[in-house]
Amino acid sequence: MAELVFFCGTMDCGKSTLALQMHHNHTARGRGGVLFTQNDRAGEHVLSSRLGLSVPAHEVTTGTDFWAEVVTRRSNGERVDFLICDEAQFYSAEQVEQLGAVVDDLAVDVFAFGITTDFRTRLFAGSARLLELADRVETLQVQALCWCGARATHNARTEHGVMVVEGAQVVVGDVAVPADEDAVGYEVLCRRHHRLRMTARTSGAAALSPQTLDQALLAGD
Ligand SMILES: Nc1ncnc2c1ncn2[C@@H]1O[C@H](COP(=O)(O)OP(=O)(O)O)[C@@H](O)[C@H]1O
Ligand SMILES: Cc1cn([C@H]2C[C@H](O)[C@@H](COP(=O)(O)O)O2)c(=O)[nH]c1=O
Repeated sequence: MAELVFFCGTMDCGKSTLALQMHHNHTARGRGGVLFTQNDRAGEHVLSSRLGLSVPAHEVTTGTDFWAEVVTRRSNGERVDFLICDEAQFYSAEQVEQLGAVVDDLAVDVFAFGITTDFRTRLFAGSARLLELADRVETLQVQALCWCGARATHNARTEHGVMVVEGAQVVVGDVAVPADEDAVGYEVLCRRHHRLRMTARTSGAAALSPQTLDQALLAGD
């Protein structure tokens, strides 16, 4: 039975790496797969992992129809057994519904990867529909960590290292943007520090020695 699986987690927890690994493993066993992504940090038509691997991928746009994508490929003699769908939080609810139909009616496995919530802790449209429709939701095992050492569960948007709560939902960016750069950055935080809007920079953690940080962790600060 084909499946719609949603692999989710915070930014920087290894989703794109896993997407590339799954593509590699399934392809190595002779299955035909198609890679899709949208708004990858490395640019259009590419799926990139922070571990250094980048591969060409089909860019999802508002006009993408996944049903038509699979049917057209198969009509042209291409083997399509599975789809890898990275940055799936950016897909529309309708596109996620198409992915469900591709699984049910065309027996294609769909492996979708994405963050669930935005910098204001609200679900993205694509992620909301995936949570509603997926056969399985898998939270990535590799945990990104908050500056305090706790498991990071939320994505903060930063400007010069300071958390911001106003702005467009979609702004492509990366974690670990140096505080002296003007670019919008992101930082993963535990819920408590997201709620308190306390980033590594505003907490002063960036300046703490490892020993002091260990003591702060034990004290629950
Ligand atoms: N230099 C490095 N050495 C080892 N692992 C790294 C390195 N840089 C990044 N990583 C790993 O890559 C993960 C980010 O992978 P990536 O697939 O780009 O994340 P995501 O798609 O979830 O944003 C990090 O959590 C970390 O485990
Ligand atoms: C929280 C948040 C993130 N984004 C963007 C930033 C990145 O370009 C991607 C996430 O990519 P990753 O591979 O998971 O690191 O999403 C955004 O546009 N809006 C947000 O609120």
